[in-house]
Amino acid sequence: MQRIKSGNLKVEKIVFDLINNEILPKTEISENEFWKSFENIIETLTPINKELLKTRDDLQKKIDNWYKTNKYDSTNLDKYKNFLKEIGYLVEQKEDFKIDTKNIDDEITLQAGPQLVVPVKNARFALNAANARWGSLYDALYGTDVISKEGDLAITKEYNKKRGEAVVTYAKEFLDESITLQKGSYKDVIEFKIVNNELIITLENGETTTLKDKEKFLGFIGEIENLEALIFKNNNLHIQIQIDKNSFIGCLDKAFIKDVILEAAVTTIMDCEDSVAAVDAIDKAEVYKNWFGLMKGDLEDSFSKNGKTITRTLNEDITYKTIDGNSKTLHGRSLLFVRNVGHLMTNPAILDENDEEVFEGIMDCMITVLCSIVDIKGANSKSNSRQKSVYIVKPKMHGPKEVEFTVKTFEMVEDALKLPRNTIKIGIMDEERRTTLNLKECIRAAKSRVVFINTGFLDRTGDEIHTSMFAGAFVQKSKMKEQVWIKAYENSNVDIGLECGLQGFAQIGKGMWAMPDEMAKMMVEKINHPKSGANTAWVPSPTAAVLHSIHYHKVDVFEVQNALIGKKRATLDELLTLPLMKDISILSKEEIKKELDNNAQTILGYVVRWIDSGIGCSKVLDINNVALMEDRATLRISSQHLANWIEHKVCTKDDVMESLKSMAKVVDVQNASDLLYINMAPSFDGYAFSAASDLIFKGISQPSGYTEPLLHKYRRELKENG
Ligand SMILES: CC(=O)SCCNC(=O)CCNC(=O)[C@H](O)C(C)(C)COP(=O)(O)OP(=O)(O)OC[C@H]1O[C@@H](n2cnc3c(N)ncnc32)[C@H](O)[C@@H]1OP(=O)(O)O
Ligand SMILES: O=CC(=O)O
Ligand SMILES: [Mg+2]
Repeated sequence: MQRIKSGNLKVEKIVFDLINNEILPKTEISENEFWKSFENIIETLTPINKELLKTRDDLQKKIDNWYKTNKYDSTNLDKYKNFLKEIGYLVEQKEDFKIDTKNIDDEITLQAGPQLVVPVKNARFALNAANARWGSLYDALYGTDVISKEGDLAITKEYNKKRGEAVVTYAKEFLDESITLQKGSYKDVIEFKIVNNELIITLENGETTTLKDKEKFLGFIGEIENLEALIFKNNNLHIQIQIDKNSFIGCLDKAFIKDVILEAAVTTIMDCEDSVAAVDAIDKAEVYKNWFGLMKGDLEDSFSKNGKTITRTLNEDITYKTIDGNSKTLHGRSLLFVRNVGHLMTNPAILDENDEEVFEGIMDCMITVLCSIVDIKGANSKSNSRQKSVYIVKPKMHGPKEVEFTVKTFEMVEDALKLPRNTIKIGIMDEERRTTLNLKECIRAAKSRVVFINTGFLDRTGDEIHTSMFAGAFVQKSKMKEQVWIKAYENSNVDIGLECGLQGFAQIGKGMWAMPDEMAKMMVEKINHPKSGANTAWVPSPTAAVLHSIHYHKVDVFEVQNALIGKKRATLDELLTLPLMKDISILSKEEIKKELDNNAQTILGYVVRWIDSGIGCSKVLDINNVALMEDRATLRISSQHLANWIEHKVCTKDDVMESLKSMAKVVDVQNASDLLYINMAPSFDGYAFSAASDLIFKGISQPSGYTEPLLHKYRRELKENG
């Protein structure tokens, strides 16, 4: 690879050319200005970034030492709390305040709904995600287990009419509940008409009716004599009933309903972080190019599916007519955030004056914001933010000082790119223990920029284990969600968000549904997110977004929040109650083996695709054959968990190695249909197997228990050595 020298920076050509030849021409910033200011930013911020990482290490050492020399007692936490205060892990909580973020899009301030996450390195998926603002309820129900797949409802090669009927019944019951009729049910409707500026609905028995709440009907697409779609709004989310008597589904329906389209992924996070494997300049260029294409509005990707070549582009906005004859537009795409990486990693795409790799988080910020200028200026065909804001999600920050650092980075980038102050907004991931415990001060540090806080339950669990590695043996992974600290963490995030005035300004979000194929289960469990006062929650796919949006029709989150304001539901003691096993001897040999095998299988299943194929997020079967979404955060949990059990002698290193070897064979078999797949067994000496082993056996010494340093190391070695 060729490096270009720009001032003191040495930039890989692929990134240099992308910026100079493609991105900068869409801005009013010259090459000279850009690279000069970038160099200044790197020079100024690198030492601060290093210092913050040193603080993480110093604190961790002190905590490790405390656990080794003191008995942690969850029934008397005074000594422990004093210690955490003394070392600055717990900071003083100052006076009350409210955030004052401005220029925020309605999707954040007014709408409660699903938030989709997608690896931005994958253009096909990224485009699909951006378009997932609107999704077919019929498709989401037909293709998933929300409708039983048993017996005569099975998904068959040809369209299963019985299954189709069950889908339509489900959808019409949903309509009955959310845009209720004055009389009857959508199941009885035979015709929709607009008469004298009113929606008139004819039922099978000849009676006519309309909506109970007439305000919920907004307008239509098509002509009054030939309605193509009816547009409704419930709890600020739109619903379209599409009508087409000539369509395959429409002609089977009494009222010729072809589909019910739901406003689904109201916002989407384009992820540069944990779902992405980007270890060098080539990878980073791909990531940035896709984000730039999304901001320019012209990203496209061609691929073959079911024997056909498909070219995917961004959807257009939706135009409809109101009943009084005006034309209105609904945004056609999800409002996009971009998740930059955190403060830890560096990347060889750019070297600084000391020939050191620059911090990737700083590079991400400068380049992703540069890519967004075309949107801020409105110089794109399909816009993202109509408020001229750039939405950056910042993961894995440890406490208020690290948030302050992000804000300083944003300020320098705004100055360099000539953007008004506070153009760059921040989504603060509450996913490290030091952030949870000091959340109010973290929000204060970004009070004019915050547009979301969100519980990243997966990383947070990893950090829970790593931080208190030496306190004792942690409970099994499957027991983690029942623990005192998690409930306290989830509740306190919402309470503090409300206390700091996020309602109506920013999202209070909940974590990922990590079982992409278990949609029936999601429909039962994930309604708890809006019920807990969260106005958004993560979903892994467009289908999950459509289904999860139903929850926001059922629950008016803003009402829930109003009832919660002023209530404090979690104490510091609860947050500090570690999920430790009371007595490791109660675990049987079989239970231990099952836990080891399960962890080993998911680690290997994920790592082998990461290292060998550069795939950062995968669906991996667990030991019960449930397909789980695995990314770096779930890997952090599994590897830290095994490291902890070895440390506390729940098992030995040999037990874990035995598990890894036997599970490697299982994973090899699972991947047998992939012609490019390289088996891990029987030699167990490939890059992937070594990475998986290191993640566990060197887990304690990994910074904050993160997996990315080792994943990057092995992936780069593999790339370099072919
Ligand atoms: C802890 C955290 O940080 S969580 C956040 C990070 N995690 C994520 O971002 C998860 C995002 N989800 C994904 O990457 C994927 O859904 C996976 C890896 C879990 C599963 O991927 P696959 O096995 O390929 O899924 P599957 O075969 O069921 O579906 C593929 C189809 O769904 C679409 N799809 C799946 N997930 C997504 C998504 N997140 N966004 C957009 N489209 C998606 C694909 O575009 C594809 O459709 P297409 O053929 O029309 O292009
Ligand atoms: O980033 C999300 C998480 O759960 O971790
Ligand atoms: Mg995370």
